[in-house]
Order: sequence, then C-alpha cells, then structure tokens
Amino acid sequence: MKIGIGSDHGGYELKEELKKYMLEKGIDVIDYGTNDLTSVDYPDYGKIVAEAVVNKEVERGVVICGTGIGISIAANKVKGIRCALCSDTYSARMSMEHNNANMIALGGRVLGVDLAKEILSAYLNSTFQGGRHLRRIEKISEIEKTML
Ligand SMILES: O=C(CO)[C@H](O)[C@H](O)COP(=O)(O)O
Repeated sequence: MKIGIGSDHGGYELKEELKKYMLEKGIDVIDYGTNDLTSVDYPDYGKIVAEAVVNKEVERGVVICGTGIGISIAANKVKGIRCALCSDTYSARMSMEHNNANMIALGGRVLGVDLAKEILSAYLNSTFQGGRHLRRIEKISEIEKTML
C-alpha cells in the first residue's frame, strides 16, 4: 500500500512519527511536507495530498494540522475526496468500512502519538464493506456533480 502524508507546522511532529511508524511496517510513504516547524498554511498541504489521492499517485492520504479540522475541510474541497477527521479508533475503522474514506485527518495538538498510531492502524487495516454503503457513497458523488 502507498500512502501520501502531509501536514502544516501544527501537525509536523506527529507526521514525522506516523511516517516512521508506517515505514517500519513496510508501508510505502510519500511525504508531501511540510518539512519543519516553520509556520505554513494547512490548505496547501490538504490540497497537495488530496490531489495525489485523486490522481492515484497514492492509494490513501493522511493529513495533519493542529486540530485536523482545517486540513480536513481543505482536502474535502477536492473532487473525489472523502476525508474523515478521526480522534478515535472506532470512527477510523468506520470511516473506511462505511464511508470508504480515501483520506483521514488527525489533530497533532489533540492526539498523543500512541493513540494516533492506533487510529491510523485501524484506518489502514479496514476495508470498505460496499452494499448499502456504496449506494450512499454514490449519492455523495452525485452531490459533487451538482456543485457550482
Ligand atoms: O489546526 C489548524 C487548522 O485547523 C492549524 O494547525 C492551526 O490553526 C494553526 O495555528 P497557528 O498558526 O496558531 O499555529
């Protein structure tokens, strides 16, 4: 599996931890920045990772800002993205099983590193269940088509 990861300065330290964690597990990771603690703007990183997902450079994306909120909002503006902001393992699993989320967002100033690893793991190890959930995902795509 190839994962794209990106963050602003508020998520930088957690990004580095999660990148190391995935590499240790043999997961391919492409890091889209940021590369240090200098203040940057989270929409830039939400967008670049989201575009990598829709362009199929990576299979899924992980984005991190201080709360995870801003970067998830930004990622969800890219057509085809379903980015789930997760702070617990149940939601992370459901974001894939029910919502087929192709990205998750995490809060670097919200989560401890160990919990963040568990959330990421729950997300990566889950599979979309299809069935009635597919119909609902398709309705989300229909909404996108009507957007100005
Ligand atoms: O969480 C965030 C967006 O949702 C950002 O990381 C946060 O707003 C950055 O704040 P600051 O510029 O004060 O470090």
